[in-house]
Amino acid sequence: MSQTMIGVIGGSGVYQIDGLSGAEWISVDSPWGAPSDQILTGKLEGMPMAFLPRHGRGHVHSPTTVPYRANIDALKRLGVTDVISVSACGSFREEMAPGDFVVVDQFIDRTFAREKSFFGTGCVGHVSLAHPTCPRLGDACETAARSAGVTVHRGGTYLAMEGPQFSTLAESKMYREVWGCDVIGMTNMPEAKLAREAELCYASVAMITDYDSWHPQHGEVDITAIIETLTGNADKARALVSRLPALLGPDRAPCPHGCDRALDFAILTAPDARDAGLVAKLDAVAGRVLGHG
Ligand SMILES: CSC[C@H]1O[C@H](OP(=O)(O)O)[C@H](O)[C@@H]1O
Ligand SMILES: Nc1ncnc2[nH]cnc12
Repeated sequence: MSQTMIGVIGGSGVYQIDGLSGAEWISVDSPWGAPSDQILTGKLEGMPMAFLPRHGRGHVHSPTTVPYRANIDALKRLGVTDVISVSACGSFREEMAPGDFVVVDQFIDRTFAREKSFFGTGCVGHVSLAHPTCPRLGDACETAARSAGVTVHRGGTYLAMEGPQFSTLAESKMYREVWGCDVIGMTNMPEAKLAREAELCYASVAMITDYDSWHPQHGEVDITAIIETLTGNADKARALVSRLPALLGPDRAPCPHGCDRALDFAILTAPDARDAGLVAKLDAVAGRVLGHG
């Protein structure tokens, strides 16, 4: 049995969380570069928690330049066991309205200009991503959102686009009508892939800000309207997070879905063929299976 430590990655509009006892912004060194910002650490309802603003305070990083590997590595290095990602998203469904939350469970990755894996030449690893989010953590997010009075939808496919421009009308219609996606954003990939490689349970809460461009009554995406909705969403996100410690509990049994054992059979490179430099960089992410002390 390990101790639960929640890591929250805050998206657009969510640059801090309140109510942590012993709150302190700390710098975490990662062999994968500098994380997006310092990480806010402290305790919430007695449970250790780490909060990282994905774009940095002041919204410095674009979706393309967010240092996804450093962020996940830094959270793992701090002892985080469960990652909750909260993200501003457009909606492809009439019933998923601005202000609602969606506990996403699938992704289609259309990003193309990002580093997507901790593994590579000299240490090749392949994890399963059929179920990229953790249902146990999704349950907690759904329950927390409901008890915070938020309209929440369980399950949905998130289209991850490169950005930073929003989609064309043709793309928006294709994602909705042909690909059957439910929400769209620019950041959950490769974040979810990297969390799986790092054996972290990962849940994604999409905070709906707009109807992208497909909706005949809502016209095209408007950043001013998005920002207005974001402000209300951020308060709801903080209300959700504050309920998670009681729902997850301090003692953490192994994940029933195997997120925390994703690397058991993933690494193919023979021990004597491994690149020592890469293996050293993997100390936090894959130390459990690579034999780091
Ligand atoms: C604020 S509009 C576009 C911006 O918002 C989303 O960010 P995040 O996923 O970090 O909440 C979206 O992915 C874009 O980066
Ligand atoms: N319509 C949209 N497309 C991509 N990312 C978004 N984030 C918020 N709304 C979005």
